[in-house]
Amino acid sequence: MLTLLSRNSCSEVKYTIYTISRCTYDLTMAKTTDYWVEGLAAAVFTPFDENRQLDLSKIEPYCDHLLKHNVRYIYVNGTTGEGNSLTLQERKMVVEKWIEVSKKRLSVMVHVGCMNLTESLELTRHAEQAGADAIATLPPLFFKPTNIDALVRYCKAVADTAPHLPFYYYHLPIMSHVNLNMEDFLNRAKDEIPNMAGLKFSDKDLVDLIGCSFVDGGRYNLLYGCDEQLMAGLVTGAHGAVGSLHNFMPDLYNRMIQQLKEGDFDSARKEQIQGQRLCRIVYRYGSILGGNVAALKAIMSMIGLDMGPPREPMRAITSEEFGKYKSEIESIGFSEWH
Ligand SMILES: CC(=O)N[C@@H]([C@@H](O)[C@H](O)[C@H](O)CO)[C@@H](O)CC(=O)C(=O)O
Repeated sequence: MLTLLSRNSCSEVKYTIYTISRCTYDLTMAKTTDYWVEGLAAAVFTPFDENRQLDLSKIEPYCDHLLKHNVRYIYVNGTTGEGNSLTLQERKMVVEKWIEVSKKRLSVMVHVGCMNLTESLELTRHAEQAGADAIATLPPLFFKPTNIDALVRYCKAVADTAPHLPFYYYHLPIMSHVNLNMEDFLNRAKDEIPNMAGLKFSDKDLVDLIGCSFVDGGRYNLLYGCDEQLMAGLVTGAHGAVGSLHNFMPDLYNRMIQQLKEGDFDSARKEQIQGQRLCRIVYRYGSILGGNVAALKAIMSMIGLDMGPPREPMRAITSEEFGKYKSEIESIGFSEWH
């Protein structure tokens, strides 16, 4: 309990009080429930060479960049990391490399979701052995859970495989097409999944998000994943953010979070609109390239970190497209505010 208090001592008073209440709530769970993400988590890209093969040598400078910009959490092998386009072996190698180079300076959350449970459990065991700090999973993407019971059973099977790791469910209905109510899910999961830590909530349904923030006295850590409206997510109950934009514009989002804490909503809105403007350009190029990750990866080159091309079915941006894309992004002031 003392550790928890000192860890939160720099945070706002409300978080400290909240943590005390979580400790009081269930001391026996301290090992798993004291994991708590506040602020930004970068959903990291997986770097490839020009042949779309892993290029792990790009991870160390990438890690240095995130640390330099005060990012302390990463989310590995998720959507941005093209996790579902990697083999199991590749996913393990990426996780090991991040853990090796970050030397505990970054907290590493690993996405372990696969099309089948057996492989998800293999990645879960691997994440635990490799020294990950937390795991998260998407639902299976072909035979999908069609009701809360099925989703809870599936998540429990994953979470029980690493009972000492905090477990997050990755709610991404726009891509998973599993669109179940998360407040109902948490209310069921609380009795079934002891190491349930929270949600990576990548949906615009803020009615559901605020509901989640009150489940079981507000004990679940909610990480918002729609960078274009992070401000709304934070006001509605999210404690932190997991997103792709936090790779290349963390300064802006960190400023916005600080402004919100100070109650300066006007300034925060002015930061948020920049993220929204950038996303509108990304979506346009993303639709040409077969997916937003292809367009987002290209922005990394603009800050001097080449992540290589995306894997199929996305395609790499051509140099002609890159030139136009870059000047559009520059025209909204990217180099001034990122
Ligand atoms: C659907 C999607 O990829 N969403 C992104 C956002 O960061 C997204 O790129 C951003 O909000 C722009 O739409 C993240 O939530 C994804 C993420 O965190 C991940 O890599 O798993």
